[in-house]
Amino acid sequence: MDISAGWDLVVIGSGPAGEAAAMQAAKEDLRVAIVEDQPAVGGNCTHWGTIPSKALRHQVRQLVRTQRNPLLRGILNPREIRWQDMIARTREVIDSQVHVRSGFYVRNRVKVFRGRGTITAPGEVRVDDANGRQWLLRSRNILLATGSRPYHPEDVDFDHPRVYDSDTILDMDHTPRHIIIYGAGVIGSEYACIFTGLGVRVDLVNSREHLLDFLDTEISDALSYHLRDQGCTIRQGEHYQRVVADDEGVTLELQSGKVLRADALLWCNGRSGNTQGIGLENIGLEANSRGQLAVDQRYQTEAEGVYAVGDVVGWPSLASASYDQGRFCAEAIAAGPDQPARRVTDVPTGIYTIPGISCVGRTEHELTEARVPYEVGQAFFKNLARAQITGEQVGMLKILFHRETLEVLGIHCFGYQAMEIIHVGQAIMRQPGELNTLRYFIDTTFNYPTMAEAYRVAAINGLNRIRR
Ligand SMILES: Cc1cc2nc3c(=O)[nH]c(=O)nc-3n(C[C@H](O)[C@H](O)[C@H](O)COP(=O)(O)OP(=O)(O)OC[C@H]3O[C@@H](n4cnc5c(N)ncnc54)[C@H](O)[C@@H]3O)c2cc1C
Ligand SMILES: NC(=O)c1ccc[n+]([C@@H]2O[C@H](COP(=O)([O-])OP(=O)(O)OC[C@H]3O[C@@H](n4cnc5c(N)ncnc54)[C@H](O)[C@@H]3O)[C@@H](O)[C@H]2O)c1
Repeated sequence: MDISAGWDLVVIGSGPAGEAAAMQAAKEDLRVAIVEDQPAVGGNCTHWGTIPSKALRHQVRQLVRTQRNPLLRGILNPREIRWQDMIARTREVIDSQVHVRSGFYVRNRVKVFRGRGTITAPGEVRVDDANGRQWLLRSRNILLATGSRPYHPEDVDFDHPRVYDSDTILDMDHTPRHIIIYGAGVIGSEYACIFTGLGVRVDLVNSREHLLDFLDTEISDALSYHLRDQGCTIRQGEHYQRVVADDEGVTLELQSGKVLRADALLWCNGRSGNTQGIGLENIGLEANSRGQLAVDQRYQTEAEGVYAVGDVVGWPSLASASYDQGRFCAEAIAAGPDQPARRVTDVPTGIYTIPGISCVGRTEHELTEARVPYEVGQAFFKNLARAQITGEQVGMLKILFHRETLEVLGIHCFGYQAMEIIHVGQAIMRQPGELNTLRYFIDTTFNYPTMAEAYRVAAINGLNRIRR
């Protein structure tokens, strides 16, 4: 075994959390090594999660737009598009990401060890590569950024070629005519839009009564409407009893007695933290039932000098937040134990359904519960010039603000560019004191015609309501 000592930080996992931590630590002049089990850096985010699902969604959205464009309609039948071809294009995006990200390590002199990392003792990580080579890394600090994987209940046979999760769906070698998606969380809803857009019949099974019930109710209802409108059957409040897969298809038996049958099943019901077999027992740590680790305000676990960020610590389990957690944790390590760490709060939601959804701040339901006197300002995309020009007329922007102070309390948006334009409102919401005001949107001249104009329209709409 080769021994490599003198590291200030050894990071395990090169997803958004590990990469950002490694880069920040290198900028702080720490000696940093990163350990990655996969042949290429980028994490599950790049290879199986965020990047492939967004690349697939983009292709489908272009198809849907083509179908809606009176000049192009009928030229292309979405059913002629093969899943394998969409995956091939997706792999190009993944490769470009890997290329860019690999360069970060070279330029910042962060040593990448390819292999599986295991903590063997405080301050020690053993790396085992696929060829049986071993290294022992000695470091002042260890950061666990091992991410998460799809949760697999024991009674579902994921080895069957017709039963997929969000990782293995990328290896599907045919286009199914009918797919059941079990789990209508963010992943299930996004894939339901991808498959319905391709003309595949979709049964989306939701264990709750409403789709994405953490969202603004109007927006969750709108998503249900649009999914159904695109041909998806949503089955709410259903739980599986049994999954039976055979050579011809998959049968999903539900506790309600319903029986669904399709060519394939995509299981999207939750994720578990990657904490198995990484040597937690050697430093006295234990993960919770979902494989996640508890950390303190400085992202430190209960073991001194061992930190954790990203999906492996649970909420919010987003690539966006993982990058920031990684950076903030590395800053804290470099600053020393007496310095507080920056925390990730107020994370916006960006859901890449078709239409897309994005929100930040509180919902109407939360404000009503908290008895905050708020008012609503709304802009409907169908009335905006930019939306009419682009033909993207589905959607709305809703600003929730305090009736007396005009403080912006929440922004909820769905439709074209929702995930981008949310940041305009988010920037105002982050302003201190009286600078967070609805007035900003009527006192500032925006480009025209743009989707951002929705802020002015919504702000005027809201002010008119309180003047009445
Ligand atoms: C289908 C899907 C779509 C998503 N879409 C979005 C989105 O649109 N926006 C968003 O913000 N988030 C999205 N997410 C969530 C996002 O992908 C995760 O929050 C993010 O990947 C977490 O980053 P991470 O760095 O914690 O870990 P990961 O990206 O999970 O990476 C962890 C890395 O650690 C490595 N590793 C694990 N154990 C070891 C070990 N012992 N030794 C060496 N290496 C190890 C793994 O190989 C992996 O490369 C999506 C997730 C999925 C599944
Ligand atoms: N656009 C985006 O931001 C985006 C897109 C896709 C996924 N993601 C992230 O990926 C994560 C997973 O999404 P999802 O749709 O699979 O699931 P989810 O987190 O919405 O959960 C679906 C259901 O599975 C249950 N569950 C979750 N983990 C479990 C576990 N380990 N054991 C048992 N039950 C469990 C949950 O309670 C829930 O009822 C989410 O945290 C989400 O934020 C984000």
